[in-house]
Amino acid sequence: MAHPRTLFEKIWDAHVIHAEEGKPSILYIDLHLVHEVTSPQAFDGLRMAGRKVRRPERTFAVMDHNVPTTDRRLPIEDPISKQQMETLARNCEEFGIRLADLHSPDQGIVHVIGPELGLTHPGMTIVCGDSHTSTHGAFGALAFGIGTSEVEHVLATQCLSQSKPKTMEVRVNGKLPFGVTAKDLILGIIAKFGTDFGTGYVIEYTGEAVREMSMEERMTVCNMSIEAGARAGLIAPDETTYSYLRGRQYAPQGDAFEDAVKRWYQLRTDEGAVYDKVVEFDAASLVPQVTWGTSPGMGADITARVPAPEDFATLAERKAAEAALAYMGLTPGTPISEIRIDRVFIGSCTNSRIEDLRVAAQVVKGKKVASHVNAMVVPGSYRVKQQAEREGLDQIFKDAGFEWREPGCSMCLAMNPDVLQPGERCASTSNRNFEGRQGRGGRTHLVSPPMAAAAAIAGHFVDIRNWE
Ligand SMILES: CC(C)[C@H](C(=O)O)[C@@H](O)C(=O)O
Ligand code: SF4
Repeated sequence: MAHPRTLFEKIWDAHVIHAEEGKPSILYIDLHLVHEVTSPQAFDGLRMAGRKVRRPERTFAVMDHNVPTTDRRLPIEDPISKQQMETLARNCEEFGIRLADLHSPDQGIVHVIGPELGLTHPGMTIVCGDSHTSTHGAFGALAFGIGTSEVEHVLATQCLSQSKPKTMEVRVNGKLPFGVTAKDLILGIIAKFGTDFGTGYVIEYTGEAVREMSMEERMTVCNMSIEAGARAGLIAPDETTYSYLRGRQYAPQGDAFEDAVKRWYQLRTDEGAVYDKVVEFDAASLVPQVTWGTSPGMGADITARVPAPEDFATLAERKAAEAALAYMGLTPGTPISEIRIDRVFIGSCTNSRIEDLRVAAQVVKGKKVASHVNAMVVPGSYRVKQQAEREGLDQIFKDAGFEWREPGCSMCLAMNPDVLQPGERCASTSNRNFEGRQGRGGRTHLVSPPMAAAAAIAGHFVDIRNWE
């Protein structure tokens, strides 16, 4: 019997082309996703060296970060955004790469469209010049972000030099209670273990709560693995994965799909395989989460109060809390549920898929956004947007006073005109709450879609478990 291996080791072993003791290995890359922000210099490099893209058919590009979310028939006002998009279009044309541009029905946030189009398969190695590439790990793919020089390397060779990460199992015991989502789970895990507990590791999420999750929920969890410092997040594929992929545009079709499922079935950690580290988390006692600070690890239960610097054990933590509280304009001891908000953003590659929009719409249905709040929904892709419109979700949001926008990264990182004003406080379904992330001086609280929706209506955070 072969020696038992983890899911990660199986994917890694299957992709190593060359390995030498004490040196990084050379990995074969199955899928390279490209967007407008991290690719221009990579293409310039290729051009200067007179090289071609090695496997254009394994490369897929999309515009997402800079795209406007308003009427796309209008000219693009922001000159930098305009240039980024034109450059990507030119590069894709020149190098023969498929591109979902501003007007393509495939357009959307790179980590939303990859799975949606069936480009993402179990067992693949997937890279993109983007840290949230970890999202695709939800399918049991080894997926991670790379820098622009690596983007050039992968374009040129379809290979990448990588040091082998360590493995960690995050075992989630019990079921998620009513009102507690996959977003709360990953925020809770990061609040408990910290933003660097995953450093140097690939995390595999296991346990009852994970097995019960839909693909979209699994993507939310894997998406934020990077916020835990991990190289990647993984979830072993199962029936949920296969039924999500069956029939998707770029998934294998017909008999080829059933053959693929037989291979994918092997993609699980063997009995007796050993992880370098194992941590456990109790899903059953989890409460909806709200971040209060300027790192995704500065999170609290909705039932809690804003902490004081003295509540923290180390001097470094106390200093970080003090700075975060000052930036966030929060007073220790304030109940989280009394924090008033100005803006609501439902979107980003963490939480902008159809299930996210459905739960949010259910919360706002027949209600009105608080008069002092400006709220917007930015679907993760055109397909999500169309599906939502078929279901009438757009009308529910608009009737409640939400803006209903075109797909893209939008206010997740404010590289387009969707920006917080200094001092504005936002309930956001995105993944990063760093200083200035959503606009200079803007204050971001990370929450789940139903929590963001409820905050829009109430004008402050509320415990979704008591929502009627
Ligand atoms: C612009 C891009 C390089 C960046 C990333 O790598 O994650 C962005 O997507 C983000 O979320 O901060
Ligand atoms: S939605 Fe946000 S986190 Fe995701 S790729 Fe875009 S900017 Fe990065």
